[in-house]
Amino acid sequence: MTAKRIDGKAAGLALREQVAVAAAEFQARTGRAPGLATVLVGEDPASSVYVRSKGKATAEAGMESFAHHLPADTSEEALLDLVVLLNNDDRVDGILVQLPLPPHMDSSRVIAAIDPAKDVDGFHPVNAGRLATGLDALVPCTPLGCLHLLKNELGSLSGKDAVVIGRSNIVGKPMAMLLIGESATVTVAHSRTRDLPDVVRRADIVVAAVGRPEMIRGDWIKPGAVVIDVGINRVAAADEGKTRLVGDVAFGEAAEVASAITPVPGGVGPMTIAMLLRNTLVAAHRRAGLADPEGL
Ligand SMILES: NC(=O)C1=CN([C@@H]2O[C@H](COP(=O)(O)OP(=O)(O)OC[C@H]3O[C@@H](n4cnc5c(N)ncnc54)[C@H](OP(=O)(O)O)[C@@H]3O)[C@@H](O)[C@H]2O)C=CC1
Ligand SMILES: Nc1nc(=O)c2c([nH]1)NC[C@@H]1CN(c3ccc(C(=O)N[C@@H](CCC(=O)O)C(=O)O)cc3)C=[N+]21
Repeated sequence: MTAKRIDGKAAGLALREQVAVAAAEFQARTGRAPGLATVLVGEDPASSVYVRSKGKATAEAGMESFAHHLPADTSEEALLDLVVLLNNDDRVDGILVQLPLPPHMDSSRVIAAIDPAKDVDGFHPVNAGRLATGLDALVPCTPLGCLHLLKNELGSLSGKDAVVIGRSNIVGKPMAMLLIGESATVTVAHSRTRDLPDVVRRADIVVAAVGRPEMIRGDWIKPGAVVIDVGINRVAAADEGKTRLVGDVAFGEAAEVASAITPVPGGVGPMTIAMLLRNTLVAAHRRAGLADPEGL
């Protein structure tokens, strides 16, 4: 391996410590801690793990956590009622409705019901539009975490060739918007892209958000490129009956060619949680009429 392993766990912890300091200052000024409400519908095991770790990280940052768990057969109307209740609760600065929702629910309707000022996932069309037009927005946590790691690594991204693989509203599209904002030259690839390996070979920066285990091979990577692997894929481990997490990039191969690369786990995932706390802190400041916390 020649590439530097980008330590997202350490970067996430450092960010969480900064958020904790600023959250304590917010509490001293306003008399209350920033608050994050999470809503989990159903029993998906992976979702339950994520929501629990978000609750723990929230408390560790000195923020208030309001965890709501609804049964899988909850009606969409009942979920929308809860969202309205959280919109109107002054202790709640951030609302996160864990995705995916059960199939009988329309997630875009639910997202649209969240007060954009409390939309710490940055999924509401108002926030997506604000990001796309260069206004102050709440920006999706995962792309924001990727950008933080890229800037740590490269400083300026101006003029770099960036390829984002994936065009979801949650990762690929907002990632592309952020990279455009940093003056990178951005290509967005997806399942209809012709000759993906060749497209990726042009990139100084590769962000992979596909959801296909180890799809991106080492010989697709331009020597010296920085590779950010968003993929979280659970696959069978060598040990019978056990599973392990892998990214969308064949890590071992790519690490022979890249200058720096994020591992899975320990790369983008921990940054997502840190950015969720950061967004909650920012939302709290804006809702309280305070200037954005500095350096976050
Ligand atoms: N680390 C973290 O914090 C997070 C990790 N993730 C992970 O990131 C990955 C992507 O998530 P998400 O964006 O929500 O996924 P989606 O399934 O919504 O989007 C996947 C994208 O990949 C594209 N794609 C699928 N197959 C190919 C292919 N063969 N070649 C090129 N492009 C392809 C799809 O193209 P098309 O649009 O044409 O269908 C689509 O745009 C998942 O592994 C997910 O678990 C997600 C969120 C947070
Ligand atoms: N409304 C909503 N917002 C989200 O941000 C959201 C969501 N729904 N649904 C699911 C995806 C996925 N996601 C992850 C967060 C952290 C890790 C993470 O911390 N991963 C650890 C490993 C965790 C493990 O071991 O399972 C790591 O990569 O090191 C992963 C994935 C947020 N998502």
